[in-house]
Amino acid sequence: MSEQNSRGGDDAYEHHGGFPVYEPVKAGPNFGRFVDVFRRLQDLAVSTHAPDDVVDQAIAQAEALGDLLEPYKVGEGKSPAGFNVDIPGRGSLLLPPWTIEKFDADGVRERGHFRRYHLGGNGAVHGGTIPLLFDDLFGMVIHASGRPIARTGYLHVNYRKITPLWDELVVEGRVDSVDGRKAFCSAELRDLDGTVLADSEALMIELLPGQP
Ligand SMILES: CCCCCCCC(=O)SCCNC(=O)CCNC(=O)[C@H](O)C(C)(C)COP(=O)(O)OP(=O)(O)OC[C@H]1O[C@@H](n2cnc3c(N)ncnc32)[C@H](O)[C@@H]1OP(=O)(O)O
Repeated sequence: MSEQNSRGGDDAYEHHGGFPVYEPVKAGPNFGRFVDVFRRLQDLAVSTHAPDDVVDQAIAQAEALGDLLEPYKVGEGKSPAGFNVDIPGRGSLLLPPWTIEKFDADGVRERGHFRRYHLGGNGAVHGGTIPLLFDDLFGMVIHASGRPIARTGYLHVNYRKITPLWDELVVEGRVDSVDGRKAFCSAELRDLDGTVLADSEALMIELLPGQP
């Protein structure tokens, strides 16, 4: 429950802009495997060239699976997807399968890989996937720094080298400076030799009460 602060405002409300206060939804014991199975299917959907009858069977089975799951649809903030830090990508299929290994006020570090689903061209990761990784990281950097909820005002990415699929990689970011509602952040994506593959700068703007 939120508290009135000394200015007569509402702390939880002010901390969350116009966001509801979500309770993290804990995943059941098999949810990580559930996400893995769908990641495999995403990879296969973009890397197979099956005969028409096999495609027809796949459609029928996928539709049956959709019918099985459809009755359990829930609204935003009610699914374990995206909330479970012990599952790569926090259990969200939108996010690449990366795992948080440092989360504190001076920064956030994650380790993981990109898969066939994330292919751009000629063996390299799709250029749109890398800003996704950085943008999500900066959201966590803000949480870890203890600042109120913020949205990305801008996100600049420098692509320094080709980012490979499947190789284990590390991304690390932090708040560099703060000016009122504005937090200026930076991050680097590196391979295990320490080579910078991409780096990024972002402006994270604290939401005002009621801002979505
Ligand atoms: C759990 C969910 C949250 C996790 C977030 C994860 C990250 C995300 O992906 S968020 C999604 C992508 N981002 C968005 O959709 C944001 C869309 N934009 C907005 O909603 C608004 O622009 C918002 C709320 C960020 C700021 O709007 P508003 O409150 O009107 O701010 P505004 O007064 O224009 O700007 C505030 C300050 O930032 C500066 N600023 C704003 N945008 C920029 C920009 N692109 N470049 C440079 N400066 C900027 C302004 O100049 C101003 O500076 P100053 O205070 O010094 O005058």
